[in-house]
Amino acid sequence: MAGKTLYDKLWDAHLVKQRDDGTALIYIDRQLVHEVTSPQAFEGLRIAGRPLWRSDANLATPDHNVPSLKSERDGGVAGIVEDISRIQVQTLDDNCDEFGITEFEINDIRQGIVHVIGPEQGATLPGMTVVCGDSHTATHGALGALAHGIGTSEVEHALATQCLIQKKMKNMLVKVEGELNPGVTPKDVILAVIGEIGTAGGTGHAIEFGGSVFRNMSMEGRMTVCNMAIEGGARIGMVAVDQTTLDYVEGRPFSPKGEDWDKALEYWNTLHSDDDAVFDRVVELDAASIVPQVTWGNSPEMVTGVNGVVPKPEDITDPTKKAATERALEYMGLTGGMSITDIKLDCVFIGSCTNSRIEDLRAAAAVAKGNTVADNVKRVLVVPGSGLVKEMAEKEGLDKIFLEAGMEWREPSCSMCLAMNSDKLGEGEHCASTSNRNFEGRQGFGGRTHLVSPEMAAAAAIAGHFVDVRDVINA
Ligand SMILES: CC(C)[C@H](C(=O)O)[C@@H](O)C(=O)O
Ligand code: SF4
Repeated sequence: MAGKTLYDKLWDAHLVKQRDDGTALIYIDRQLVHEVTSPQAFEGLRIAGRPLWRSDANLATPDHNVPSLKSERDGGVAGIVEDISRIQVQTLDDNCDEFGITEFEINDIRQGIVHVIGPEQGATLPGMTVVCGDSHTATHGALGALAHGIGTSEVEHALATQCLIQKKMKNMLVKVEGELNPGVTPKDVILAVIGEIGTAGGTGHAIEFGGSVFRNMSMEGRMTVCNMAIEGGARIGMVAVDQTTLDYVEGRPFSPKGEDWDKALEYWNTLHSDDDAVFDRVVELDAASIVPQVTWGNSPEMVTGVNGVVPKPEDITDPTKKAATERALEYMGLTGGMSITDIKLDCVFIGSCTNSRIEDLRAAAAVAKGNTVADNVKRVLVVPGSGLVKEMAEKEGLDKIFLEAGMEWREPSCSMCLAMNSDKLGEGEHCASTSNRNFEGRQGFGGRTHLVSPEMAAAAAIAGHFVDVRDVINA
């Protein structure tokens, strides 16, 4: 019998019951909760008069609807200007009080984007099953956890039973070997992978990211990569546990201590695919061939190198692809054949659960240092992923670097990643964004999103158009 993949091991360890029809009951170790997808779940429990199975398995934080402007947060929840946002955040607070769930409320320093605070707190650990009513839950797979997004009815189910009905996915390995060139980041790696496999490439699969590039990557970088597994069609993204994982997890508030730590290590050290494990699909990329990436269209797979050009629809033979490209270019206000570096920017957003961790902010600050935002760039928002990231960045003086460059330094929120709070992109505006989705209207009605790394975003803010960050750091 062939060995097991990491996914097989995590699945088997949480299997409660396997049915002949392929469905299975899986035990859930941790549920993360935010304000958008939880209200109906709590309402369902209230109506049915059901308590939680294990309130301490849940951890909540508001993120999507919280304003990133300090002035709008000074009054706490009551000060949130948008009615829907205020009600959403208040409802989360009330539900967590009623059901006894730990919540990091709006001005708690531990508050932040749910996918940033889980690992930061040690609330997501290797070997866990982690769910959240949010498609970017795959982020937590970076720790060697089995993590995926769920719908609101499943949120209710997990709250009530700590179990979920699932079907096992197929195993896919995305292998990137070699060394990344300077200026090429984890964000570029995952964008290049999506460019290669397409947004449906991982459908029905759990992706493990393997190879020397991921082994040599920091935990923050691995989180960036796993975060966007869903943009490649896979609900699950994972990286095997190694010393980098253990060093990251050790000493965090929710991490095991003393004897429990030793016991955990014994198990965690088994969390990698066996050498003879068989994957249903393997995709390989050469690290050295990856250049800084920029999306030009309205889907994450519409991506190319910063040294490339916007595709010409007339060069595309596949009629569906051709039509999609025409539509995308029209929405984006771009012409086929133009250089990526000729795309001018109105706005830059550095933040989101993809790229708002300390390492991302350090990278952006290193590029911004001593420079000034270009005149044509009206707004640059730098939004740390959590209050703790913000505090750390301020201790290092990163906030000053951003402010001196003419950028805004905000409070933890999903902010302009999606237009669910006051931070919205204007109609027709081009934004270099470190987030993960460039769908039409994602950052605001008629807004035009270009996905990039934090380094590339900062360099674009300074130049006013896209530039190859490799030239900037070599200059
Ligand atoms: C609001 C939430 C349900 C949604 C998600 O599931 O991902 C959001 O976080 C997003 O990034 O689009
Ligand atoms: S930062 Fe963006 S992608 Fe992440 S959870 Fe918030 S809205 Fe979703």
